[in-house]
Amino acid sequence: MSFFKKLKEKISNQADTVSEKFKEGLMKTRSSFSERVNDLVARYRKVDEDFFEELEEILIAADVGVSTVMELIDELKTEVKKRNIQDTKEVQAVISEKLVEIYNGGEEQKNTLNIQESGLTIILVVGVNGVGKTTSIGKIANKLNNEGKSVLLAAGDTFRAGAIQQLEVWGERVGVEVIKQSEGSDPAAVMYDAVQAAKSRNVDVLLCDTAGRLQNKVNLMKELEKVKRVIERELPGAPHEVLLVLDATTGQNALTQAKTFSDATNVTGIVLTKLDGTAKGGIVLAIRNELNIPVKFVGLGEKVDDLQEFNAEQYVYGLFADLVDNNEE
Ligand SMILES: Nc1nc2c(ncn2[C@@H]2O[C@H](COP(=O)(O)OP(=O)(O)OP(=O)(O)O)[C@@H](O)[C@H]2O)c(=O)[nH]1
Repeated sequence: MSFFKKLKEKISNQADTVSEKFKEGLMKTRSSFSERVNDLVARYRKVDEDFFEELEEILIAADVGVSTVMELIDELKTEVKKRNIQDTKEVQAVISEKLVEIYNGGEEQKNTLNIQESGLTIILVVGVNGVGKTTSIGKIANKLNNEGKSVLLAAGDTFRAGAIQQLEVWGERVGVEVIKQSEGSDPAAVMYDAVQAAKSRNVDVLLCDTAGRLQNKVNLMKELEKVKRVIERELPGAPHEVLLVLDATTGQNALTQAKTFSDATNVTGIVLTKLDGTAKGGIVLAIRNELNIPVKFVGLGEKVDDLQEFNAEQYVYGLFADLVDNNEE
């Protein structure tokens, strides 16, 4: 069975609406990256060095990241030799196959949130201002709520003017309460209050917003450490997740941010927003391969249900939807 057919079967286990979201959300990347690949395949009849060189350029332009591209090209060359592939069209399926493999790293990644089977789960959400942190918290709260979990939000960004109100707007929209103090107060004190409130109300998940100041790494580390310390003290084993929100439209800059935050705290998952707003959706692979942190959610639009759990097969489907849909062999 062809790889595309297998892929189609695999994604058909999930709702069609999920595939549609990935297809729509990755439209920009598909129409630049994937069309360039299609064009390349059409121009070259034989798989030779020039073909790989051009493919390398296309991948780098899609923000896949230089070292990931090198690895991918090497693997493609080996595979092409092994399977004795001459026709460039066949390479397209191998490229897709390798993209899924690179993401999954040989085994399927656990992209779901680490929610405790019983008792309170605390999720700390970090990231610089403007990346879509508040929006993502609102969307995750809504998703958990829809799954029947009780959720509480902690307004830990006491630094940015308007951040508390913005979180409250989301809280109202999705029917979730927000624990807050006044602007400028100590974020660790807000966290203390929030953990107490979550415990006494038997809440399932506490989602904590944090300030996203990055000008000074030492301050960022200190603040995150303090917030984490309070959470850990009030609930041993917590936080159960530290989600880093990155804006896909910032490209390689997002990678730099990820490195800084990883140095400051133990990031357990990435929320990659605004994937729909970039033609360089290859950044997903760079993040996965260069940082080895799973992308747990991707933002595929502004609507509340546009934040989707990341899935490598759905992602590759989004990249090559036309080919996958039209491949009936
Ligand atoms: N197209 C698109 N827009 C998004 C996505 N996620 C967030 N946005 C938009 O990005 C903008 C910024 O999001 P906010 O949530 O306000 O940013 P923020 O990170 O909370 O800002 P801080 O609170 O300063 O950290 C908003 O207009 C969101 O609607 C996404 O996945 N796709």
